[in-house]
Amino acid sequence: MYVKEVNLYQFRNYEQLNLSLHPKLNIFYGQNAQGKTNILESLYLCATGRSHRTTHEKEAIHWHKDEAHIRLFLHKQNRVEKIDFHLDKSGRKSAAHNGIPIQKLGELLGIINVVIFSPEDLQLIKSGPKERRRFLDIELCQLDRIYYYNLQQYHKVLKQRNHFLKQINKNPKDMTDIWDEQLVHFGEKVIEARKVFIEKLNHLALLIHGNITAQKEKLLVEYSPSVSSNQFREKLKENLVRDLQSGTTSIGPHRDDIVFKVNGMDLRTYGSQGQQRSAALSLKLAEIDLMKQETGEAPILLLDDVLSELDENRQKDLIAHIDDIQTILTCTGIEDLILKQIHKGFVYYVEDGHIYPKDSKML
Ligand SMILES: Nc1ncnc2c1ncn2[C@@H]1O[C@H](COP(=O)(O)OP(=O)(O)OP(=O)(O)O)[C@@H](O)[C@H]1O
Repeated sequence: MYVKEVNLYQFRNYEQLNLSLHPKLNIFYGQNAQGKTNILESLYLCATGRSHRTTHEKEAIHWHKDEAHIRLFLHKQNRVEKIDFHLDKSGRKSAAHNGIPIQKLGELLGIINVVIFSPEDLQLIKSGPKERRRFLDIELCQLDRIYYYNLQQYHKVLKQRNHFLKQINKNPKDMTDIWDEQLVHFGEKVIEARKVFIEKLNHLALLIHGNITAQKEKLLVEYSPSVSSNQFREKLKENLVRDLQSGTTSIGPHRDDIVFKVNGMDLRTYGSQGQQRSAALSLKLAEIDLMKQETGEAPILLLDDVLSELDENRQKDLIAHIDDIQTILTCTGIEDLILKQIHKGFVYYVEDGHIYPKDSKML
């Protein structure tokens, strides 16, 4: 699978753009704040229905305009498919697949699979549990629409439960029973899906990490659920008094985490910065492999200014791993390693919302 063409209309700093992409490597380079990440964002939006950088997608409409449009032509299993994504000023998002409107944005998931890798991902191990849950959910939602549905429902019920917990003048017992039943119903499914997913990811990450550390480090990626699925109902009841005092639900998948260990040592507490970054890289590469394994197709890789954050060996590990998948890469300068890859793809120079194809000889 690869994206053949991207058309943008009034999206971020692009008034109008028609761009052809190479099936393998596409490099967008230029100074800061010129519109490189905006290209990645448009692809991410079409894949997931969301932006990777804001929860208010209407911000992506070109200033002073009322709407934005993204159109992608996708080469998938020897067919060309089309995705249209539309944003309007009221915040409404809509999409169509091959010209047929999509009823719920969740139906976009799985048409194109993307893996995004930005400098923040390298901080995944030392950042907070929220970022690690986000990492987990982005991939799982793309792979499994049922998971996406269960997660959405879980968060909806959680919000309602928390709202009622704050209504202390009402009878809490009766109120929470209604929400607890549904919370457990969706929460159990979320926990089970995360457990299976992390087991698979762990298996792949272990192999990759062994290779990039010359077999010196054994990486373990472990699910750390806030509560196990078979104890969820009981623990909710046990914690009710505490939840009423705090006005919030203290346990459940919204408090889950992932633990990383190297040779048995907790990487978050004891790992060096270099070890943490290498583990984050292994995890991302495992994510790509897992997508291939689960869908039978390679995902599209969006690399947002990440090469400059890696040392030369890690850059090589990354480049070697992405040899056969479509990659859209942004960078501020063309480094040696990238120059060597140019024969495999297109290079574009980005300046102030305009894109100029560059011949490698002109660089
Ligand atoms: N809604 C919008 N309308 C018009 N321009 C916008 C809008 N949102 C952002 N921009 C402009 O887009 C540019 C930023 O683009 P982008 O984030 O893609 O930068 P970049 O080239 O990736 O830079 P960096 O290397 O710093 O990450 C800025 O000039 C910003 O003013």
